[in-house]
Amino acid sequence: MWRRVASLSSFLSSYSTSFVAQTASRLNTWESLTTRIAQQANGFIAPKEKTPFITFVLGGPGSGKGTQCIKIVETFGFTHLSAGDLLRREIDSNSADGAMILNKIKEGKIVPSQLTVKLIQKGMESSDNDKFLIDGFPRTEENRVSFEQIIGIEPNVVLFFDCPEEEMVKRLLNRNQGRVDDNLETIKTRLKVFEALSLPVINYYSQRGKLYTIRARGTEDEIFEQVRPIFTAFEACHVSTMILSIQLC
Ligand SMILES: Nc1ncnc2c1ncn2[C@@H]1O[C@H](COP(=O)(O)OP(=O)(O)OP(=O)(O)O)[C@@H](O)[C@H]1O
Ligand SMILES: Nc1ccn([C@@H]2O[C@H](COP(=O)(O)O)[C@@H](O)[C@H]2O)c(=O)n1
Ligand SMILES: [Mg+2]
Repeated sequence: MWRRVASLSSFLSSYSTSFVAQTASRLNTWESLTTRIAQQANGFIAPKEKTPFITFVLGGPGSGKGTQCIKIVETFGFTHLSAGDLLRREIDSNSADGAMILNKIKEGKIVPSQLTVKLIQKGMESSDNDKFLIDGFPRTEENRVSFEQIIGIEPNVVLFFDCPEEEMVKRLLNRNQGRVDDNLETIKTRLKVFEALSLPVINYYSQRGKLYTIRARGTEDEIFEQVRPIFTAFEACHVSTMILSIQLC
């Protein structure tokens, strides 16, 4: 379960603007942090629940989000929750919302946020991990706000796979996974939805200094080499914090 007693990484994750600023902030707040660790160790402060490390993975249809998520999972041990996969599973399970979800996906439109967020929440709660890649979400401002209201946590990192439209279309038409939305008509709608509804969310996170833009053209491995340093840096920060915590005990 991700709702566990706090470790140091949980309250570190709440000091955030851009990654550089985050790192600097973490170093600058060392002193108050160490005081707090010492207090916690002495039982002065009741430990708070552990906040998971959340990465939102955004990008247009076919930009390679799912492909890169597999690599991030293999290398950094995240749990991958793809909003699209969760919705497709809901259709396959013959749930009451299945028909409505299928229609939305066929049309390339967005499913009501509450439903998607509840599926993500279930995925998080049934995992032992505390590091999540939430792929294809938030697709709209409504998605974003709904996540904040229901889950009550902000992402630590937002990845944006920035890929030219013609490349995305080519990839989708060659995907061959039998998806009902991999046809030219639906792809056109999905691209419009991306531009009108998803780009504002990407801009929102850019303004908050959380966005990491990846140039999503080239081989899968070349693209992953842009992703790797982002998580390596977070990992290094986490390890040094743990060392400090051990030294204080
Ligand atoms: N760098 C790449 N070069 C060429 N093809 C790629 C690359 N990355 C992914 N692909 C292929 O492009 C297709 C779409 O990739 P993927 O499913 O990862 O995209 P996505 O962003 O998750 O799309 P969607 O939003 O539709 O779920 C897949 O067939 C995948 O194998
Ligand atoms: N936040 C989301 C994510 C997805 N959908 C619907 O699922 C379709 C497929 O999503 P992929 O991420 O697998 O491409 C998408 O076109 C939407 O219809 C959604 O509604 N909300
Ligand atoms: Mg995908």
